Amino acid sequence: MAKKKTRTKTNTGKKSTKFSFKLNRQQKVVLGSFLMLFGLALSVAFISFLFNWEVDQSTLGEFSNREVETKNWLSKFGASVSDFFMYKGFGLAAFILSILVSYSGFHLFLGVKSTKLRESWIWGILIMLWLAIFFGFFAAENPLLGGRIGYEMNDFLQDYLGFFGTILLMLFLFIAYLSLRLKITPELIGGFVKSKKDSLNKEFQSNKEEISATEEETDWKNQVTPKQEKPTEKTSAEIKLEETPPKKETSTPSPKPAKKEDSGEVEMEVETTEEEEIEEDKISNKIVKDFGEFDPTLELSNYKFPTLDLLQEYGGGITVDQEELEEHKNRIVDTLKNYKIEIAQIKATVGPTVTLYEIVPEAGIRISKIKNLEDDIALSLSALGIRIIAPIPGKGTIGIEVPNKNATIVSMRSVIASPKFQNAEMELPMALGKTISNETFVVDLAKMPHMLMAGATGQGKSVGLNAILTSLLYSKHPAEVKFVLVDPKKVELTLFNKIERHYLAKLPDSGDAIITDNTKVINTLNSLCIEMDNRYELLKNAMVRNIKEYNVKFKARKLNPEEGHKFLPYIVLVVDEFADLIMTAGKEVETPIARLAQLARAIGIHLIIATQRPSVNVITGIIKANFPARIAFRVTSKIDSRTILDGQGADQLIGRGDMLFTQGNELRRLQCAFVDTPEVDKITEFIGSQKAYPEAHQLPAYEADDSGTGVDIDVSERDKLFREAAEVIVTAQQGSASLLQRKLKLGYNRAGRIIDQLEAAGIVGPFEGSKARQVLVTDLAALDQLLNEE
Ligand SMILES: Nc1ncnc2c1ncn2[C@@H]1O[C@H](COP(=O)(O)OP(=O)(O)OP(=O)(O)O)[C@@H](O)[C@H]1O
Repeated sequence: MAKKKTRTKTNTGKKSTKFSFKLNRQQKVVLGSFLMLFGLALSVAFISFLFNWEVDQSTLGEFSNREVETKNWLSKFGASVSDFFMYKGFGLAAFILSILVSYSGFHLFLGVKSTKLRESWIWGILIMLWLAIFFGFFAAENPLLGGRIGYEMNDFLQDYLGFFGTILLMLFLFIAYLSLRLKITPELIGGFVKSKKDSLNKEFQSNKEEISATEEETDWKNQVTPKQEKPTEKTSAEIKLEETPPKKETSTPSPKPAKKEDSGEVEMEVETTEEEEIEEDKISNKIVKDFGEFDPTLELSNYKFPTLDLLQEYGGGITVDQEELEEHKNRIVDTLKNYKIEIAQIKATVGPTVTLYEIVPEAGIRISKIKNLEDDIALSLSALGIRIIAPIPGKGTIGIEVPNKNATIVSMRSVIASPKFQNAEMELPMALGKTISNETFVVDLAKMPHMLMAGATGQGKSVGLNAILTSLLYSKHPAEVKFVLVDPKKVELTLFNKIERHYLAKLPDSGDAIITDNTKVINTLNSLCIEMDNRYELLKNAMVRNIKEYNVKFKARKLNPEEGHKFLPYIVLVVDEFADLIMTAGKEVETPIARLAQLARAIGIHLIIATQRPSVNVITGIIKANFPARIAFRVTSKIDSRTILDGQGADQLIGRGDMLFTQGNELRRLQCAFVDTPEVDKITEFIGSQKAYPEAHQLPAYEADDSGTGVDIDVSERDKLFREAAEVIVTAQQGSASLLQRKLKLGYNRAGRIIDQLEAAGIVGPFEGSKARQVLVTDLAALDQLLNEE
């Protein structure tokens, strides 16, 4: 038997691999349909053979004689094949063969992979043999049941195992089949029986209830309509009631409790949430499929970015003056030798404005010793702007930066054209200039997230700001970034007026977009704070953490514009002279600036603040703490350098765009890219002449509380610092706005407003020209009384 098993196994195996790998699809369809129909024909022949086998028995030898008729539905072919497979073969079990043939045909026809097919054949043939042997026991009653093979094999087994032994063997094979093939175990049977029992009990119980309910109902009906003779209807009602409830019962409890008892798990809620997410995605995917991703640049789709030829090329690249290098090297080595510092190695890197000499001192030399020689080296080289970096971070060397005799201008054109800028994958790329090793230096403003810039007059701040703005104009579409420009000097940024309707943002109904007036600055800053709050609300509703994620989600049409969602451009606030602002408006400017600096990074508002005077009363602690990125052009004192950079260095720069940049870590010396006013003019002209938005980007309206100077000011409209101000005035007995400005660190406007309110409250007298107002309350106790009586 074992031999037979393996033989059949390999045969079928070969068959299936042949079919599945060597036939093309069409051939498979043909062969598949043939096998399906052939299997069907076998079944028909076998069924017919069951009834006619005795009659057709005599005709079998006369296959070639056409005169002889057979009763089989498939005539001679059917009779012969059936005789072969059933009578001489496996008896009733031959049906399995026909089923296997049809099944294989079905597989081929549909092109289904045939891994399971081979298994089916193996198990099918085993069952066939088992059945044939089993029916072999009844060969005496009907030889067709087990066929000749079945009978012979049964006989064979009985010769060796006896009748009882054969039955035991058959039983064993049956159990093995149940366990291996159908995976039926005693536990499974036990569980099934138990659940069946339970469900039957429940069914029985509910049927009982239903029946009693129907009996009651029908009794009641009979009472209400006693005349209706409804014996048949009553039974039909009963039948209905009996039939439907069990259905309900079986549909809910019967299959599930069986499972519950096995596993005890319920997993309904998880599925529902998943479905919802998919639905949402589907909708947005569908919109994206129909209309494509949202394109914020669509409104100005023909917008052309400024071209490179608008920028000027300044001279060639860096020229290396060998003589100068040699001379500097010798002087450095000699100076150090004078102080008994031996050098093991020296290397020069020529940058646009300075050359970096990297020296490796002999072993045992203290670094601080070289650092202390800064002035001596400067003296021996007779050059300004020498900076010693000891050691150079990340390298085991000491750097001495010596200015070149002939500085090279780093043109904006060269940095914009550089692959570093062109390929920068940044949100707000800024090409600041070139490093000492002549590499273009590009940073992302969005990552900074705010920048402070300081430098004495004429050292290159305005050029630096222009370089930053130019970088953004060359890399960002008008839909992606908006500038809020504050220019108290009134001249530096006016050129950008031309691009008002492309790139600038302003308050509604506020004339010029470039802000030169200090009161307007306060309103704009407060408006930006409102914008910030609005944006945070949008981000919260969209369940994202920052503007980048928000815009990605919006572009993928996952946010509904009807719910207030819109594409959010970055907003860059540039203040050209911060010192001036702080001096005139004080806290009124500092507070919103600090608030924006603290919170605005996630929602895409970035600040760039420049100042001539980096003193501590301009760059206060709170401002400094929130501006991690700093640019220092040359400043006049070490103190200023320390204020802006938290260290020395800015006072040793050589000016004209020579700068130090830090982002909270190491200092980098850069040569700022130079962009001249005519170039900026050309760029803004180029952009300004193109189709623009109907108006500048509108910031939210801010209601400033400059409610006039009328004497009848409402108590509820008083300034928050009103009481404090009154106390200051009464204590000093001097009714002047400048006193309030100084004591309470207020801007002029606010102090003036408070004075008006004090006048309205009867604390100070009316305006008296250049003289301070008269104070009408003599002391704090009187003030208290006055204010409490109100
Ligand atoms: N990167 C640079 N490369 C070459 N020259 C520069 C560079 N930056 C500035 N300069 C020179 O320095 C001059 C003054 O620069 P800029 O107007 O930017 O100074 P500033 O710091 O803005 O001065 P102020 O504060 O008075 O406005 C420029 O006209 C230019 O000649």
